[in-house]
Amino acid sequence: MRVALVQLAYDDAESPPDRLERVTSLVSGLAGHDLIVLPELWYAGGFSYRQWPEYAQGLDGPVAQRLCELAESLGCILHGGSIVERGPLGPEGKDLWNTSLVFGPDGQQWAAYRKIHRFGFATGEPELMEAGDAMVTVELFDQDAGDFVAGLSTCYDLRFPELYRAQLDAGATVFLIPAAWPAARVEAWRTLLRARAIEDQCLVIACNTAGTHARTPMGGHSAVIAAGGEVLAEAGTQEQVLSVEVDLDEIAKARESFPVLQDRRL
Ligand SMILES: NC(=O)CCC(=O)C(=O)O
Repeated sequence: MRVALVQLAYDDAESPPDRLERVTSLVSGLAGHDLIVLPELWYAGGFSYRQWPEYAQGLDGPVAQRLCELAESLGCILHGGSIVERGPLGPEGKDLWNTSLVFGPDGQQWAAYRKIHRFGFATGEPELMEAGDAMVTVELFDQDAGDFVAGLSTCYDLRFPELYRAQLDAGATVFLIPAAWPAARVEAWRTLLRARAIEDQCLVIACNTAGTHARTPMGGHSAVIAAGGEVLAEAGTQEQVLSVEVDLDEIAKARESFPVLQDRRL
């Protein structure tokens, strides 16, 4: 399976509509990939809290529609990163959610995941958004390996290993993780990606953001990590498309050759 991680760099000078056009042209140039992954909140801006309400939209809004069209025209699975979703009112009385979207080559939305762990402590996501309450896995297809299950999570979720253990128990062999993770803590990002791969013996495909927006330098270092913890590919700190061939059969081989998951005591 050929995977592309689109590690976007953006700053405050680029408007979200302009960014949508730029992403459209970047993704359109990635024909031949089976799975393309975008970062968290790339349209509204990961840390651009003040403009979230203005650029929030529904699951059938302009960003989602564009991503649908791209997935269909490229005939690929497109993980569109996440959007600021204007959705139903949640238990805290807010209607914004940080929602990751996956589209299939048929041009349909295959999965939506509302970020469970909100980042920002008293500000940012907890102040403006609701927290998702449902773990999401999605069945995907690879022409060589056949069907496989991917677990969806977003950025700060990475710090909560119990979510990934639950995805593993739901059959996941791959973790798809879009992020807007700052440079200040990028070593935690790199370490936790490897930890999640090693402890759950899953392939980790993680796409971060680059550039500086809202006075926050982003960390880059998008990566693909094998189920044994080997770093198969890692981006630098600038805008970059990381294109990687992955063999999903290696996941089962890693689990067979080092069957640590069989020693769990529940
Ligand atoms: N967008 C985020 O979730 C940022 C997470 C982060 O900065 C951290 O966990 O550290």
